[in-house]
Amino acid sequence: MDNQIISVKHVSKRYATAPYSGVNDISFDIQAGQIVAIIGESGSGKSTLLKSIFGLLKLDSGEVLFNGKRVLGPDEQLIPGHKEMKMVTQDFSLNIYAKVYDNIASMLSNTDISSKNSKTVAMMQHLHIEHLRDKKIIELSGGEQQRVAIAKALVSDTKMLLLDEPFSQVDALLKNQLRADLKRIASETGVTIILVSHDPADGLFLADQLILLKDGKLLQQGKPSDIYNDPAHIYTAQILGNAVALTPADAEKLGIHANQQVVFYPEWVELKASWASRRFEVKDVYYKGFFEELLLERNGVQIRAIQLNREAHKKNDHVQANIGRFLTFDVDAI
Ligand SMILES: Nc1ncnc2c1ncn2[C@@H]1O[C@H](COP(=O)(O)OP(=O)(O)OP(=O)(O)O)[C@@H](O)[C@H]1O
Repeated sequence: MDNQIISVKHVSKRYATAPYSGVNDISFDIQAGQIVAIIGESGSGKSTLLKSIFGLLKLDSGEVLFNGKRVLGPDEQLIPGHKEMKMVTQDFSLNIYAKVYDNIASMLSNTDISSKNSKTVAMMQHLHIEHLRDKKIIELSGGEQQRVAIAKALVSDTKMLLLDEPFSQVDALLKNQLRADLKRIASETGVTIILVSHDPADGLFLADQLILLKDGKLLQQGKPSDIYNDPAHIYTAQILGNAVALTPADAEKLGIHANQQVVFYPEWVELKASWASRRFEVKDVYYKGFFEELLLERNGVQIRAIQLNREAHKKNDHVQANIGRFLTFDVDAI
């Protein structure tokens, strides 16, 4: 494609200490200006992949191209990492005794002081940290430090930002704000962002492209809505949407005749009063804020459903549930 900024080609990296660790034969492309989220459980290889893209690891095989040129490994250059990319790791790499303003401004040259000042101030405004300008890093919360680290990475007209667990230090409210800020900054500045997260919601909310890793392998990639609605694996549906998976025998007990595994998201289950033949007992109710998740059981088979109208059905009630839509997978599919 024309606007391709990164091309990951058959990248494999195994760690000597653990023969099955690292990443295995990963390939994908990233278009300039995209936000890409690398999602997966702990140990699935997310950080390894991010470090490989940045040039911090000596690859076993494969290569990463940045604007068509191979990214050099740590053994091929004096300072590991790529000059045109910025990586924000979980330790932020800030000067903790210096002020917020000085940390960010330190990335810019002194040849034009007034431009240095205006760029630093603009970036602090982008990240909502102007009010912290004269505070030392050591005086900031983890979430505030995270914003400073992102501002510092972006201020020198960075084209490519790599973020390792950017929301790990922030509470739910700030997390939503920071996600929205990153989305806005990407669209305003055209910066390409690759972020690594163990929380699929980050990818679903933010990303133009999701890369889902499992055990070091790329399981599925694509637009979040495409992957969510048409998961290629049961695991994908489970990790993205907490899907219910039933064996053919269990599905049969609920009146679904399929010789395959039956998979559905809790929100695909319709709760209504009219289907007399679909009686389930409410075994438990999980409070989720603006909605509830119901654990339902019928003929010894448990499923989950979403209840927006809170407390409409309570524990031990009997409800009519219809699995309005479901996907089927081969019996041995993962
Ligand atoms: N330097 C290393 N030496 C040996 N094994 C490593 C090293 N770094 C990572 N690993 C192993 O490689 C696998 C992938 O690790 P990686 O850090 O890439 O996963 P991750 O998905 O980022 O995990 P987390 O979400 O917990 O950070 C894990 O099994 C890990 O233990």
